[in-house]
Amino acid sequence: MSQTPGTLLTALRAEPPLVQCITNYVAMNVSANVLLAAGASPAMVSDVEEAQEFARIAGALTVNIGTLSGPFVEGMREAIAGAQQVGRPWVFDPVACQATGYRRRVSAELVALRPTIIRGNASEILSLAGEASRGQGVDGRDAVEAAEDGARRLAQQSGCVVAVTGAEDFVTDGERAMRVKGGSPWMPMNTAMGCSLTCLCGAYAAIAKDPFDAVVGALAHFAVAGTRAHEQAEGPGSFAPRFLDALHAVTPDLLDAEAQIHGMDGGTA
Ligand SMILES: Nc1ncnc2c1ncn2[C@@H]1O[C@H](COP(=O)(O)OP(=O)(O)OP(=O)(O)O)[C@@H](O)[C@H]1O
Ligand SMILES: Cc1ncsc1CCO
Ligand SMILES: [Mg+2]
Repeated sequence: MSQTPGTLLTALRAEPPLVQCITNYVAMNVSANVLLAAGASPAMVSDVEEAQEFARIAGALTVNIGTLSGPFVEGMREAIAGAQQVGRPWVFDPVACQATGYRRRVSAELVALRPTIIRGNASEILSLAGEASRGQGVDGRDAVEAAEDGARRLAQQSGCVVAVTGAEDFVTDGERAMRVKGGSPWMPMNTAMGCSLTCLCGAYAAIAKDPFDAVVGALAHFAVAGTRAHEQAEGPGSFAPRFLDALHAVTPDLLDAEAQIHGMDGGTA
C-alpha cells in the first residue's frame, strides 16, 4: 500500500477535511459525532438550493439513500455535480437498495454518475451487482464472501472502489483486493454504524492520493476502534460511547500496529 492507514490518519488530523454528508435522518447525529471523534469536520448539507455550492468547497461528499425522498434526490444530484466540477471524491451508500423499485431506480442513477467509492453491506452490494440478495430492510443478511465476485464486477464496470462490510470487510477496485478484520458483533446492533463509516470513507478520501488506500484506512480505523471498544463495553448500549472514545484515542502508530489488513493471498499488506 502506498499510504498506510496511520499515514492517512496523521494527514487527516493535521488538516481536518470538510466532509459534506447527505445522509439519512437516523444517521445524521451518529455520523457527525463519528467524524468529529475521528478527526474530521462534518457538515450535513443537502438542500437543492445550496448542495452544489457547498460541494465545491468540501473536501469530499457522501451520499446515502437511507431515508429517501424527492428533495433528498434533488440535493444529491446538485451536490454530485458540484463535487465533480472541482474534482473531489464522492462516496455512495446504497442503503436497502434492493428493497423497492424507487431505491433500485435512484441507486442505478447514482451508480451511473460514477461514485469514487461505494460502501454497503453484502446484501446491498449483491443487489447493485445484479445478483440475488437476501436483504429486506437496511440490515445485511448475506455473508461478505457471497458478495465478493459481485463487488469486483461492480468495481470494474463502474470504475470505483467497492467496500463490502460485515464480520470481515472486503475492499476491491476490480484488480486489487484486501480484507480488513476486527470490529465487534455489537456494531451491527448500533444503528447507522455503516452509514457513519461511509462518511469516514469520505474523510479519508479527501486526503488520500488513492481512494483504495482511503477505504482501507477508514475500515481499519473502524475495526481497530471497534475491537478496543468491545473490550471495555458490556453490550450494544455501552459500546456506542466507548466506540467514539476509541475512534478518538486511536493514534496513527497504534492504527498501523493493530490494523488487520490482508491481501487476497492471505499475506499481511
Ligand atoms: N459481526 C461483526 N463483527 C465485527 N464487525 C462487524 C460485524 N458486522 C458489522 N461489523 C462492522 O460494522 C461496521 C458497519 O458495517 P455493516 O455492514 O453493519 O453496515 P450497514 O449494514 O450498512 O449498517 P447501517 O446501514 O446500519 O449503517 C463495519 O465497520 C463492519 O466491519
Ligand atoms: C434504520 C434506518 N432506516 C432507514 S436508514 C436507517 C439507518 C441504518 O441504515
Ligand atoms: Mg447501511
